[in-house]
Amino acid sequence: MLPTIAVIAGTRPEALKLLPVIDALRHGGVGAVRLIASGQHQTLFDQMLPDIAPDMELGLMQEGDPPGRFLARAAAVLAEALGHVDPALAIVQGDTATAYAGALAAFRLGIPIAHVEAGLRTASIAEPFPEELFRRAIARLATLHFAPTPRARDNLLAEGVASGAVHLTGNTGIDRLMSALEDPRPSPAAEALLSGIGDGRFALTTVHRRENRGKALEGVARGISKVAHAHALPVILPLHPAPDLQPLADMLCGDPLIQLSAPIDHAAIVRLLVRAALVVTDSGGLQEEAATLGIPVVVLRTRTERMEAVEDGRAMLAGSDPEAILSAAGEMLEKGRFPRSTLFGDGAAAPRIAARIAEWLRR
Ligand SMILES: CC(=O)N[C@H]1[C@@H](OP(=O)(O)OP(=O)(O)OC[C@H]2O[C@@H](n3ccc(=O)[nH]c3=O)[C@H](O)[C@@H]2O)O[C@H](CO)[C@@H](O)[C@@H]1O
Repeated sequence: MLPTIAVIAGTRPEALKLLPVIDALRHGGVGAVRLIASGQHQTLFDQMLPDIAPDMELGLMQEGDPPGRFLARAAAVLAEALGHVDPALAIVQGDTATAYAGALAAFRLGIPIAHVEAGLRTASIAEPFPEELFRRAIARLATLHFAPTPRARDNLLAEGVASGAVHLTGNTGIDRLMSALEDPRPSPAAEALLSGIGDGRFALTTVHRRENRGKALEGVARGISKVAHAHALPVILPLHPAPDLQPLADMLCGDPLIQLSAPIDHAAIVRLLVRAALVVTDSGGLQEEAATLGIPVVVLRTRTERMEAVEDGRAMLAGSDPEAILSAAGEMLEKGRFPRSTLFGDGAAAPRIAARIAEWLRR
């Protein structure tokens, strides 16, 4: 009888980055995988997993939830769900409320935790809030730590995590990127967005982070518009459905150089990425994907846990100030394309994680 392994996820990036792990565990016969979906970002989550259905859909996010309410609800309900599944191991990814609530619930039940994308840090526990707090807290609770980069591994060792518990694997998001690059199927969503561009240059932009909402959003919108008009550079911007990001669409919808779209599937994003002259984003995953493909990146943040790309010169921090965004974009467009990199992984992270988990289960 195979041991049961619970995988807990709730957002688009978790779905995207955990699918390769689920596939590797299932194909390797490592365990009976049970996917527990929290419902943190239901629509975006479903868009990332068209081919697999969660074993449990908890639907925990409720309209108008004040900050922190989801976390409290998720920690309690995930404990019940895990009690029901009774796994030998619980896997969480990254730094979301679902990941932290899942780790808390597992820890309370004495279920060992594996943390995928462990060790990402900024120098400040308040930035990004609450993700930095979540990933530091998960590191205190986890038994297996899968670090995507040497810097992430070193962060964990510096925090006193036992070296035997830290495994350098690469980021599973790059596994997903590599398989998307090899997928020959056409992407109607990408074709539609590219039809207005022809074979000209464009910038791919996404904005979703908490620190860019409210007052900062106006600076981000003005910065994006300045970049488009200063460089006659069309911008493709797949929107994030969060209601407090709607002002971004309101501010940019009349701009002839800016194409707004609903969130698009990952295959479409990758088709656009490989063609883009520039990426302007506050997304962690897009920083990793663009850096892997050698696309210059302007990061709409003042701190990033993906400093490997910044130190390599292929990404620049600009925050939400319009002039800083404009000048960073000018510098990065000047640099042009970089050679591809394996800064964030080589595309084989998930098999490494599955092998380590298999070993640990046999211990
Ligand atoms: C703190 C931070 O900076 N962000 C965190 C956030 O992810 P992150 O910031 O990456 O969240 P996003 O919503 O940007 O998801 C990124 C992924 O979604 C894809 N995409 C994006 C737009 C779109 O329309 N369609 C689409 O498929 C991108 O290709 C990328 O792979 O949660 C992740 C999971 O814990 C963490 O790894 C990140 O650290």
